[in-house]
Amino acid sequence: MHKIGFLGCGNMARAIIGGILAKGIVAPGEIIASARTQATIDAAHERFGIDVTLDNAEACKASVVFLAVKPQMYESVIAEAAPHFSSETVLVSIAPGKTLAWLSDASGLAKVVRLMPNTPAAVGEGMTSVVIGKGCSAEDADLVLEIVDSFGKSERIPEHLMDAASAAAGCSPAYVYMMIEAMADAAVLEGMPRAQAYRFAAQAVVGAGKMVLESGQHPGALKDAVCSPGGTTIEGVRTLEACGFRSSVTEALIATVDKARSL
Ligand SMILES: NC(=O)C1=CN([C@@H]2O[C@H](COP(=O)(O)OP(=O)(O)OC[C@H]3O[C@@H](n4cnc5c(N)ncnc54)[C@H](OP(=O)(O)O)[C@@H]3O)[C@@H](O)[C@H]2O)C=CC1
Ligand SMILES: O=C(O)[C@@H]1CCC=N1
Repeated sequence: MHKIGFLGCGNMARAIIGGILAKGIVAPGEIIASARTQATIDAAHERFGIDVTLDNAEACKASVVFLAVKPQMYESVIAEAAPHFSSETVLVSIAPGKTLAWLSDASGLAKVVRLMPNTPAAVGEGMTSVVIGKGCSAEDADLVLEIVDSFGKSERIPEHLMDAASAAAGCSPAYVYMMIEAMADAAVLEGMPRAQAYRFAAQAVVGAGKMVLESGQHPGALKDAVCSPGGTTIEGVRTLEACGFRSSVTEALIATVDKARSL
């Protein structure tokens, strides 16, 4: 029997599978993924060496089953899958908006888990929020956490914070990529080759993130330390404030929360 199944094998499932296999906590043959199209499952088999199928029922036989389809598909995919689960199946949702109570009702399963991962899981740098349902045993929880921790960091949070966690870590990589793109555009405008500009911008983001995590300093203090008096950086800070940079970021994240609550 497969240890981990994926219903859906798109961007997020592939990021998780890549992270899990890189850490080697399970062998490729212990993972099975289903999708809608032959092209997707062929590509996943070729890239990861995992078992693949167009039949969701096959992936439902795994011990831990990730629901990796869009939230709008959850209802129909769960209805199709439910007869093929066993009472011991641990069902893992990675979608915004779908509560543990909803998942349990829809699937008929007691063992349900909510995760909100992000695509940096693909390089082992994921940040995943975890809510373990009450029907899960300590062993179920350990197994899910072992899987999750193989592709990055994780924190267990109360369920009411899932939308906040989704905004801060699930969606936010998209906005960071946009910022990296914009930073690189400026460097290109000034004559730097494009590939080099991405390296500079991306490493600056990696370094700044690590400073927040490891220095123990407030982000505002770290910002102040970059701004030499009368220097160049403070001119950029002034410009960003005039453009509503911080408010734009906050509003964008709140928009994701509103959307999650509508799903
Ligand atoms: N992308 C991200 O950064 C994150 C995504 N998520 C969550 O992950 C989930 C998937 O999102 P994402 O990977 O981005 O979406 P994608 O569109 O990339 O992937 C969706 C996958 O679902 C498959 N699929 C569609 N219909 C069915 C079906 N009836 N049965 C089985 N598989 C089906 C598709 O198959 P095919 O390829 O053949 O069409 C595709 O492989 C969502 O719930 C999303 O909220 C969570 C955190 C971050
Ligand atoms: O866009 C989405 O809905 C998913 C959830 C978090 C990131 N991507």
